[in-house]
Amino acid sequence: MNEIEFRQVGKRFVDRQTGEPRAAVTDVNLSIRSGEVVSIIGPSGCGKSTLLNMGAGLYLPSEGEVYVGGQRVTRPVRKVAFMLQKDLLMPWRTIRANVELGMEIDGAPARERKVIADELLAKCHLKGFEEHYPYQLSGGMRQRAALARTLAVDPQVLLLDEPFSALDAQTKMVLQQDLAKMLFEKRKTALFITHDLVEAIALSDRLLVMSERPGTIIEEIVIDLPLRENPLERRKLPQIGPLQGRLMELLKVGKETAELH
Ligand SMILES: Nc1ncnc2c1ncn2[C@@H]1O[C@H](COP(=O)(O)OP(=O)(O)OP(=O)(O)O)[C@@H](O)[C@H]1O
Repeated sequence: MNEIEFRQVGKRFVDRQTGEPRAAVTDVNLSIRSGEVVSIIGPSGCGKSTLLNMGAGLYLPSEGEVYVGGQRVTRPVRKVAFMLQKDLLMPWRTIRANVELGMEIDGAPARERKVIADELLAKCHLKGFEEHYPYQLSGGMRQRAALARTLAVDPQVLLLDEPFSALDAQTKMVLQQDLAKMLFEKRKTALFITHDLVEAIALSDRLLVMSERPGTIIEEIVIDLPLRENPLERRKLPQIGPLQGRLMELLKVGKETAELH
C-alpha cells in the first residue's frame, strides 16, 4: 500500500517583492510504500520543506492532492509526526514530560505514558536523564529526546526535515544509526529531507532529486544496497562513492564555482 502519495501537487506563495503568486513547487508526483524510507534532496529553496509541510497538513496544496494512509490530507493528522532541525523541546518540562506530551494530549493514562517514555528514552540512550531539563542536555542529547518524543505517539509516518543538520559529524552518525534501527524495527514509513548526500544514501531505500525552484522531481534513484538498518556499516560500502558522485552531477555540485574561476 502507498502510505504517502502526492498527485500532481503544486504550491504557490505570494512573492514578497512583486506581491504576485509564484510557484514554489510544481507537478510533484510521488508514492511511498508502507515501511519505505525515502529522502528528498535538491538545491536550497527548491521546495523540500514545502512538500513536507503539505504532507503534514500544515500547508494546503494550490494544485493537486496529498494522501496519507489512503486519506486525503486537508489538515494536520494524528498518524503523521514531524521532526525538525530545532528540537522544539519545552524548556519547562523534564525530558520525560516532553516525551510524554503527545500521549498526554491523546489522553493516555500516566502510568502507561511513563512506561512508554522511559522505554523510548532508554532506546535513545537517555536512561538516567529522564528527570533532567532540556537546558541540561547537549545538542545531540536534545535531538535524541526529540526523536523519542516523535516516536512516542507511534506515528505511521515520520516526516523528517533535516533533523540532524545542526549536529557535529560523529553525533550525527550515531543518531542516524538509532533512527535507522527504530524505523526498520517498527516498519515505519519516513520521508526525509537532507542536504547531506551520504546521509541520504545511508538511510534510504530511495532518493528523489528535485530541480531548482519551482521544484519538481527530476530523478528517482533506488538505493539497491543492503544494511538500511545499519547506516554506519552501509557507509563503508564501495558503492557509496559512485552514488554520491552521481548525485553531485545531478545537483551540479561545484559547477557554478567552476564557472566563476
Ligand atoms: N510561507 C511562505 N511564504 C512565502 N514564500 C515561501 C513560504 N514558504 C516557503 N516559501 C518560498 O518557497 C520556496 C521553497 O521554500 P522551502 O523552504 O520549501 O525550500 P527548501 O528546499 O526546503 O529550502 P532549504 O533547502 O534552503 O531549506 C523558497 O523560495 C521560499 O522562500
